[in-house]
Amino acid sequence: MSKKFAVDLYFDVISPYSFILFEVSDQRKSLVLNLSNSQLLSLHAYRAQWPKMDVTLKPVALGHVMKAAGNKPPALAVAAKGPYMMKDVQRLARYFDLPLQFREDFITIIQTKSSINADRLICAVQMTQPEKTEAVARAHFRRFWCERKDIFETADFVEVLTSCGVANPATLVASITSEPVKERIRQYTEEAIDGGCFGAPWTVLTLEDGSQEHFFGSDRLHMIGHLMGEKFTGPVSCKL
Ligand SMILES: N[C@@H](CCC(=O)N[C@@H](CS)C(=O)NCC(=O)O)C(=O)O
Repeated sequence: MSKKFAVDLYFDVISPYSFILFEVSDQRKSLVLNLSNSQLLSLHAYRAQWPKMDVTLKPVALGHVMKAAGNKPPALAVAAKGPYMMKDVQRLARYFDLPLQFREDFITIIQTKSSINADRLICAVQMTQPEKTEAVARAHFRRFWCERKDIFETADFVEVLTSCGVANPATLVASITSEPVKERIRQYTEEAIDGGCFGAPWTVLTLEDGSQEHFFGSDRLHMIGHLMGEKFTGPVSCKL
């Protein structure tokens, strides 16, 4: 069957809701939990359930997106949003059976560190070993959001790439400051901003007639399915 619906998923690995959308789409707990990084499963279970959907991963620099949109990370903009977001993300993770553990130092991290090199590394992999893109994105998300480990330094990146069986990890890590790689993330980030993006995850669905629908958040999969003539059936089991 030919793919009919292009779905561009703009995300930043520092965004917990991006992690949820990235994985939610794979509701099969056993696959999510037991998947080895070298295995490629389709981006999401919904990619298997909705075979006409063609997903492209597009890492962006969320800080640049927010700046361009005049936005701020919710927890920094409104004090009450921090604790709410922490509870909300953990509740969603339980609902979708994701082994997410919110880092207590998350606010400090977003104030002092940048995930742009991790996002650039995913771009570098996409440009050279595209079949590894999903595994490397997943490994970054899991390292930060499940294992509470950092994703900021060369040593972190080498570990991630090695765990995914990526060839030439040192060369790839060195390439993240190269112009072509920087240009790729710039292009994705500008594309998202031009489409009205102000946060992450941001999903752009291109319909059969070429028109586009834009979605903010991890909580719009039911609408994305609806517009493709498909049904979102939620997680297999709900633990709430
Ligand atoms: N309701 C959305 C919230 C998503 C969200 O808060 N994303 C953060 C990044 S992790 C963001 O970019 N927020 C911008 C905003 O709320 O304006 C969901 O469930 O996914």
